[in-house]
Amino acid sequence: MAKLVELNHDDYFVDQLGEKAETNVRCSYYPQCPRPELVFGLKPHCDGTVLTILMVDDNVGGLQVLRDGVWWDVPIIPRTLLVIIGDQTEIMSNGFFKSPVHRVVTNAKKERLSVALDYSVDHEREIEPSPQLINEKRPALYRKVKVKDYIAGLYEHFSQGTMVIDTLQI
Ligand SMILES: O=C(O)CCC(=O)C(=O)O
Ligand SMILES: [Fe+2]
Repeated sequence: MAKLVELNHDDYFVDQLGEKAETNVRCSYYPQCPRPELVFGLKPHCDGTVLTILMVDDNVGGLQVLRDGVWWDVPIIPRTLLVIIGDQTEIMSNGFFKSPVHRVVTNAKKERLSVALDYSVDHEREIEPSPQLINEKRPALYRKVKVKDYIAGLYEHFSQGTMVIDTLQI
């Protein structure tokens, strides 16, 4: 990833993780829902992580991603892991990598399972756009933030349906 944005340090993002980087697993069970038009499995959000690695159900779709105001179904590709870029990578890459807004819709006939493995920078560290990705043409898009504060904001914003990354925009 560092190579893609032409950072001269290949391990830049890995090195930002710090000694106490966190890994969390989230197993989600979405029961069948008689009124899918009324109930989300998981409401729209961005992952507040560096990366999320997602193992989605091979038989039931439901994950959707927002692009240009349109919700797109993420196709099921059996035995495939999906990588979702998280907010922490969007911030550190100064917006070169985007953390997509996504959601899960429910299914009237079938239940669904997913397992998400997410990686976060050490909560005691601060993150900010890499100085190498800031210049006159592209100034810093996000303010520096302590990861612990960012994560705390995530839950608050999720409950209100807003995006915490928007509060850091310069
Ligand atoms: O269940 C899914 O496919 C997505 C789960 C998800 O977005 C999450 O756990 O953050
Ligand atoms: Fe997510």
